[in-house]
This record gives sequence, structure tokens and C-alpha cells, in this order.
Amino acid sequence: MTQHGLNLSYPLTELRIGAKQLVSSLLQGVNLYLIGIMGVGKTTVGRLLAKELGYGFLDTDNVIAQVTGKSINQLFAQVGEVGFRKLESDVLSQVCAFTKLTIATGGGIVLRQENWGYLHHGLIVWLDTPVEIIYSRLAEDTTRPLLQDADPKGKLRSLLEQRTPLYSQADLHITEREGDTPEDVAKRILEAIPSVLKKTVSH
Ligand SMILES: Nc1ncnc2c1ncn2[C@@H]1O[C@H](COP(=O)(O)OP(=O)(O)O)[C@@H](O)[C@H]1O
Ligand SMILES: O=C(O)C1=C[C@@H](OP(=O)(O)O)[C@@H](O)[C@H](O)C1
Ligand SMILES: [Mg+2]
Repeated sequence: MTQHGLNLSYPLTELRIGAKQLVSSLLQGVNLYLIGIMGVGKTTVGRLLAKELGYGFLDTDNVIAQVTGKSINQLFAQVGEVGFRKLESDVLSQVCAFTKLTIATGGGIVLRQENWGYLHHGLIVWLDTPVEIIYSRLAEDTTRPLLQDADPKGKLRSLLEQRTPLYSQADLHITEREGDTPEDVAKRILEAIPSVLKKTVSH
């Protein structure tokens, strides 16, 4: 974040205004990227955060589906995961040129090294939810091709294990607690952003 030259010497009077406005003014239009395994709520929470911050909202999966006119399942079937990952990087490389966006990414965006160059244009938030909770949310879901597996819970666990070192490179790590609503998670992110920005400048 320091490379963006954020001016964090905000006047004390700003502390009197609401948390949302404070976070907006601290961010100075810098994009928020939500990362994390499937089902943690990136799309749901991202939309709420954007509304709270007065930011635009984009979901890389939705952009890919709109641009290609195909569902994520169709793309995995037709161009494979490798083809999908190329589309994902293309979309990310384009959207990172804009500002004032909250961007929900697909859970595998962290896999390609080149994507990190784009993600680091903004503040990266890792949403982390216990596998049991994710599984209960996605048990009936048919839109995630990687979970069309004989053992979807095992697949989730192994994907999470493989990707945790990558998700850990986020600027902010938010662990969802049992019973947290999407609104609770959005609020926790908003509350945590000032501390992570301050931490960065004190290095
Ligand atoms: N905090 C939450 N509590 C309950 N359900 C949630 C929560 N966050 C997301 N969901 C639900 O879980 C499912 C997956 O959420 P989604 O936003 O699509 O996750 P992701 O984009 O990370 O894959 C959706 O049905 C959504 O409504
Ligand atoms: O984890 C992954 O590799 C994927 C996650 C999905 O997005 P969500 O994380 O929004 O479910 C979607 O991009 C695709 O099915 C692949
Ligand atoms: Mg999503």
C-alpha cells in the first residue's frame, strides 16, 4: 500500500464523522479486493462493502460470464481451468486500472503470480470462514465446477490447504465467526481498514 502514497495524516476532526466516511477518506479511491476460498462470501460481502463506501462493485466471475456469454460451468467444460484462468487474469488486468471499486474475485485468483501484480494495486482482504460453514452453504450449489467432486468437503479442505499460503499474502485477514451475517463481516472489514493502513505507514 505504501507505493500508492496514501496520505494518512487526516485531521482529527475527521474522527468525529462516521466510520464509513473515515474509511472512504483514508482509502482515497484505492480499490478493495476480496480474496478467499469459494463460499466465504466475497460476492455477497463485496456488494455490501461497495454500497457502504460509495464504491462501484465488480465480481470477476460475473464480468467473465458477461463478456463471454457463458456460465463458469460452461467455461470450465469448454476451455478448461487453464482457459478460465487466462480469462480471469485478462479481466483483472483491465479492472485494476479503475478506482473506487470493491472487487470480489474468484477463489482461485491467487494461483497465478501475475495476478498479484494487479491485486497489489489495491487493498487485499482475505475472507476466511471455517470449512464446515462453507460446506453447509455450498452443499446444494451446482455453480462451482471445482466442487463437482465425489468428496466436495475434502476438495474444499485440500484447496484451502493448498491456497492458504497465498491467501496469507493479503493486507488484511478477516476470520468469520459462527453466526456472522454478511453485514457483520462487512462492518468488521470497515473497522479493520484504518488499522491496517496505519500499520503500513509505521513500518
Ligand atoms: N456471512 C454469511 N452468512 C450466511 N450466508 C452467507 C454469508 N456470506 C455468504 N453467504 C451465502 O453463502 C453463499 C456463497 O456466498 P458468495 O458471496 O457467493 O461467496 P463467494 O463469492 O466467496 O464464493 C451465498 O448463498 C451467500 O448468500
Ligand atoms: O476457487 C476457485 O478456483 C473458483 C472459485 C469460483 O468463484 P467463488 O470463489 O466466487 O466461488 C469461480 O471463480 C470458479 O468456480 C473457480
Ligand atoms: Mg463469488
